[in-house]
Amino acid sequence: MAHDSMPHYMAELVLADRPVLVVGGGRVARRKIEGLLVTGARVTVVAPHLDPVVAGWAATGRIDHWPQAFSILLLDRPPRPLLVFAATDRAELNRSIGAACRKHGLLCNSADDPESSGFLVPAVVRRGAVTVAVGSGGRSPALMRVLKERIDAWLEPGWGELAALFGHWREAIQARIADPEIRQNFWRATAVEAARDPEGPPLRGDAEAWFEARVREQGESF
Ligand SMILES: C[C@@]1(CC(=O)O)C2=NC(=C\c3[nH]c(c(CCC(=O)O)c3CC(=O)O)Cc3[nH]c(c(CC(=O)O)c3CCC(=O)O)/C=C3\N/C(=C\2)[C@@H](CCC(=O)O)[C@]3(C)CC(=O)O)/[C@H]1CCC(=O)O
Ligand SMILES: NC(=O)c1ccc[n+]([C@@H]2O[C@H](COP(=O)([O-])OP(=O)(O)OC[C@H]3O[C@@H](n4cnc5c(N)ncnc54)[C@H](O)[C@@H]3O)[C@@H](O)[C@H]2O)c1
Repeated sequence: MAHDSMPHYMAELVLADRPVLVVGGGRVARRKIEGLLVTGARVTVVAPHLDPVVAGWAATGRIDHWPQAFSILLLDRPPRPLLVFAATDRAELNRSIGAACRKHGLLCNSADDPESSGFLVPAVVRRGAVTVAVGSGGRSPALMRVLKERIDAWLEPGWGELAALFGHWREAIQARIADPEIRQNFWRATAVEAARDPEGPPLRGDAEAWFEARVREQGESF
């Protein structure tokens, strides 16, 4: 069975303080590193030459730089990476990095070879802690960029704040509504209510009163 006929598993990786190795330091590596830096990942770049922006990150200590050609031995050099990006301009090298990672049990993203990649990078839109990610299974990054821009133009800014507010209330609601099923119904109904206007009452008004009213209303209908 061809791998690319299988759907991919979308996940939110927690990369803070986790070592990530990026092989190649050009334009494409720069975009991947940009996405990694916001997560707090510990990025090491191995490449003989760096894009000027990547060189700036190395100079200021935001990333580590090993100024050399890739060698398989580097996969075992501390800090041993959790993930690897193969983003050199040499297709054969990217492929052999992918194969070595597979042997090492490491997930590798290959910038020019979706078929052999262990994971693909989606196009991402963020509103605070809320992330919308789109991927085409490697079929068309250009199309994913356009789709991302469309979502970005459409998605209300309030979603991030709303998620923060709901997150803040989780513990209190857990204490107030002991029954897990009733609690789940509460959160579902409350989310539907809030989503009617993501810039609306819970953010503009008194959030505490709003949640209290929801608990009362929902309590009656349970
Ligand atoms: C989403 C995004 C995330 C990111 O990289 O940050 C991303 N590529 C982006 C942009 C983009 N990349 C390319 C173009 C030029 C137009 C075009 O070729 O279509 C544009 C558009 C542009 O720049 O406008 C060229 C390209 N990309 C890949 C190949 C190799 C191949 O497909 O064989 C080639 C051909 C190179 C050549 O021909 O020389 C491969 C991959 N690119 C992926 C992700 C993965 C699949 C995601 C999916 O579709 O599921 C995958 C498989 C591996 C990976 O990199 O993870 C980012 C969105 C930008 C944004 O967010 O604004
Ligand atoms: N995935 C994507 O989104 C995407 C988009 C466009 C292009 N690409 C592909 O990505 C690849 C990289 O493109 P680019 O524009 O960043 O290239 P680039 O020329 O800007 O950078 C290439 C980098 O690879 C490094 N390199 C070369 N040989 C090396 C070695 N032996 N060991 C370690 N590093 C080495 C160079 O020093 C340089 O830093 C190309 O194959 C291109 O087809 C992917």
